[in-house]
Amino acid sequence: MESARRPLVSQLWVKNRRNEAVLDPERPALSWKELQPKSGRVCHSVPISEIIAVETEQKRYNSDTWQKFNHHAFTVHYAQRAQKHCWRCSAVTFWCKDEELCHQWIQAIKKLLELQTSRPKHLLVYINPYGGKQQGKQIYEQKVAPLFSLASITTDVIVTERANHAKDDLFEVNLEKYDGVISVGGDGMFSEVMHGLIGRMQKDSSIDQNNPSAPLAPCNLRIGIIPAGSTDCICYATVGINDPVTSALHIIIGDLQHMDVCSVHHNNTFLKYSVSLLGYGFYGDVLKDSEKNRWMGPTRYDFSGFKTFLSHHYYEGTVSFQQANQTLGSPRDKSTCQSGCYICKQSTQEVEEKRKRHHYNLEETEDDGDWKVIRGKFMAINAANMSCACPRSPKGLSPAAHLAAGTIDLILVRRCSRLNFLRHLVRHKNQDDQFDLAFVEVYRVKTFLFTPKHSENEDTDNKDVRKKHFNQICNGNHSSCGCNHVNSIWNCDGEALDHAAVEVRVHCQLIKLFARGIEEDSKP
Ligand SMILES: CCCCCCCCCCCCC/C=C/[C@@H](O)[C@H](COP(=O)(O)O)NC(=O)CCCCC
Ligand SMILES: Nc1ncnc2c1ncn2[C@@H]1O[C@H](COP(=O)(O)OP(=O)(O)O)[C@@H](O)[C@H]1O
Ligand SMILES: [Ca+2]
Repeated sequence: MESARRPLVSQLWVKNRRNEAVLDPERPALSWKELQPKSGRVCHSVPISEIIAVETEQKRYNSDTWQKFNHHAFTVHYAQRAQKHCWRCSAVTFWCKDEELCHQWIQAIKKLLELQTSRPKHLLVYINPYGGKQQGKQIYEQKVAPLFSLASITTDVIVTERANHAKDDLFEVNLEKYDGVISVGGDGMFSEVMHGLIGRMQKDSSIDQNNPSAPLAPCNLRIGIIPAGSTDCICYATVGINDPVTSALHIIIGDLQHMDVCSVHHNNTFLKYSVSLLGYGFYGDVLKDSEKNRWMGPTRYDFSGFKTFLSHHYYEGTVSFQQANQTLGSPRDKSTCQSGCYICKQSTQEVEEKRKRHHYNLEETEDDGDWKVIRGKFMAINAANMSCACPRSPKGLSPAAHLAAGTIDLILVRRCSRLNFLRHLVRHKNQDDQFDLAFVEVYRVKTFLFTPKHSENEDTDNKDVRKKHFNQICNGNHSSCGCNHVNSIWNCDGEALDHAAVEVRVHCQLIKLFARGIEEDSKP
């Protein structure tokens, strides 16, 4: 027992250079350094938690050297930080003449890997072959499957044949045999997997999803995202990059990131869950237009974004919300949510206590605060459940939003000139503060309601009549035009909602991801 805790120290060869290799179960890490370095002494160190696999090096090289000296070797594959947030699978091969020593090293590393209990062994994978640039299947087969197999992870892979295939399947499948579910696709595919898992969990716990105030049962299975979509915001905002290999490595090493989920209801009827952006006005209109141009792939958003910007519509309605407690930070904070975020950690404790109280039918002690009501004309109403960082906007719609604090950042962009709206949009791309504008307000909330000024029936009833009598050119106030722009639609993680009047509520840490949040500085 005692010897298992002692470091294993040996002289091993790495690329013709003699090294001292140390496997220290206490740290726990594998490190090696050259014994007679040509230039400065470099010590390499890999935490055991980031080792992907160890393999006996077969005598595949059949080289003279190998034959002559009868060398034995093993290779350690590990996750290495490449550029910012980007991880790669690196390998180092250690050589020695003693077969027994080589075997001892392999066994010692394998033993330490077995102690990494958060790693998945068996995964259920859904691939959307239709999202993004329609490369989901190739991305999975070429970049991800070989890494899973190297890490001895077994998989059941389903290539979806229609929209909602993954969601429906998750209601039927035996989930007990899996350690996680992987979504290969964009935010829409993730949303399907999430709806399947959350819906299944509520069904198994007899919780009615139509009740907006029902405390939802959390999902224990982690979800992994292999980005192969058009925006990939959920992946980008939880990992720091939309790179399939980086995501695969986070899955293999068994990372964990809790995440809040918003429920969206209309008249006590459940519509959808949202984890990234719930956007009415600008982002709703972009979505509506972009769906017509799916053949363009991800570029459809730029095309529709430009068209929507030119059309410059505003929408009237009332937003009511309850602000979150100040201990949960502010959307104007300069600091952002990062790996190990203390605000999210504080919420982990609170949510556990809340679930316990609910389990024992104890009374709720939470003070929900006053409702604030804002009536107005809006270019956009955006509810960001996370920063919504993505390649189009690397800091996101709400840079200081948290992944797991149980809050949503509600951004109200009031009617303004085209130039001002452009100033606001451009600030999503540069370092300037997109909220520091007179027509933009931002609140950190737990729940909100939106009621459009015009009844939803008005849109559908009058559309055909108006189209018949007036031409298509719209001057922006819609009183006489034939365009159907009295109300916008909600963009819910890239999917359209059927109703404009909604009740939105955040459910703290309802799901878990194979991710770790944004690392402060992950450059080597
Ligand atoms: C003149 C410069 C203007 C630049 C404006 C850029 C603003 C970009 C903000 C992007 C926010 C994205 C929020 C993410 C939403 C996604 O969940 C959703 C679906 O993703 P996917 O299924 O992977 O396609 N994506 C969108 O709704 C796209 C919005 C793009 C708007 C231009
Ligand atoms: N096999 C399929 N055929 C058509 N649509 C699908 C299929 N599988 C999933 N979908 C749907 O495709 C839509 C877009 O997927 P998504 O992964 O978000 O790609 P993108 O990022 O390009 O929008 C989602 O609404 C999802 O439900
Ligand atoms: Ca989508």
